[in-house]
Amino acid sequence: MNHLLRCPVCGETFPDHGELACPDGHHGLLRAIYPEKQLTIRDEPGIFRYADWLPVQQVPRTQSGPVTFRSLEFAKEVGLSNLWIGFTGYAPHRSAFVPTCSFKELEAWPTVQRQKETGGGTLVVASAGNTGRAFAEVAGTMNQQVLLVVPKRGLERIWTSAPAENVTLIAVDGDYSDAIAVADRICELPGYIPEGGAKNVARRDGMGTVFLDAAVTIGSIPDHYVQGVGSGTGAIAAWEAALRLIADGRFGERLPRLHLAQNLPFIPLVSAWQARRREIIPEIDMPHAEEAIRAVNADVLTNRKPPYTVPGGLFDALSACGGQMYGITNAAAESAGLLFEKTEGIDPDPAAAVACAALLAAVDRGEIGEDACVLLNITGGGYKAVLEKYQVVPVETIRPGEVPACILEKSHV
Ligand SMILES: Cc1ncc(COP(=O)(O)O)c(C=O)c1O
Repeated sequence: MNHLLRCPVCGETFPDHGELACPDGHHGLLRAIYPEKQLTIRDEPGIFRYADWLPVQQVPRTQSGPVTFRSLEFAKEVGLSNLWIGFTGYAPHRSAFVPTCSFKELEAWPTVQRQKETGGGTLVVASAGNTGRAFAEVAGTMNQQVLLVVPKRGLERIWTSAPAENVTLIAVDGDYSDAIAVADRICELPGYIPEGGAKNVARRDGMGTVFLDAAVTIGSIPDHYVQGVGSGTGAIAAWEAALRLIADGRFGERLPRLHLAQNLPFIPLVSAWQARRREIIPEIDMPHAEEAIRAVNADVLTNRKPPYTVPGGLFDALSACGGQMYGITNAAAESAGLLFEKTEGIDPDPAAAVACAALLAAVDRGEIGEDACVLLNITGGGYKAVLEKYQVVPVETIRPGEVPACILEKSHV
């Protein structure tokens, strides 16, 4: 590997052997340090155009990647003159060919490649649905063993565009946090490797390509960045990408202001940030969590243990740019999502619809001025178009009789 990893706490740098944490035990998100300070765009059809700033050596070929386009019709409805859409999903009219329809596929490509380059084993992924689908697709294409742990509510989202032989799917009772707990226990077994979530530099830098693609297309770092967040990893990734672009020297000197949204009534990040508190206090920030999670439409935005407090995490990202957070009702998200679909011809994921509503709220409250340069991250969408193109294949859940005894002991299948 040409890049290094740096611990945000002790500042030590070291070669990347697939670490998810500082070898000296410090608690913080490692960051990849790339030798190329200026970004050179490679001649690749998808995400690996940005391989200079991805923690991989080899570059698998894929069409999957982010696209950026200027919005005219939706922008007019919102009242903005310089609105750009960063889109990850399936929309041939925008040259967007991500078959699993969300930016989670941008995490999966470099994560699977880095895993192959640094050790192998079975990658264990806990998911509310979209991440699992992305990893199933990429693992199938790249011949990587993956074990997915998904709450029963998310099962119908686990499909691939072609049969995936090397994917094992376990369904658990409860929500995303319960899936994480089961996955953590399975990772205590030899040969099962945690993909690491926000701690994995490949996941963050993969998602950061949305921001890179936008800055390259626009020609500068946008003034504002808008996204629906669950863990906040995508937003941390945008912040880190902006820091690299500032160091590059050709895209401007100012961080974008982050405008991040969650789906009411489950809004722990909104609640903690509005109090400018570094800690999430469950009784204050997510009372009646289970009930609240059941009530949201965008359940991929429900994460009870987001990387918010950790050094290099979301609190630091919001603090660095004077960020803003929004709580969005199901009704507001639905109507903003329909407006986006009507004007841009792409059906957004419910999480992206939350971002559309947050943009409307930010403009309404005067947080974003009408001539500002704005990047709206449509983190998923194009499900209708993908179903016209592919006969998608549901991934079968493993039957209890087929679950290896060692896993059974560790899980609640
Ligand atoms: C479509 C979509 N948008 C947004 C998010 C939130 O991303 P993050 O957990 O990085 O905040 C997710 C998470 O799964 C997602 O699937």
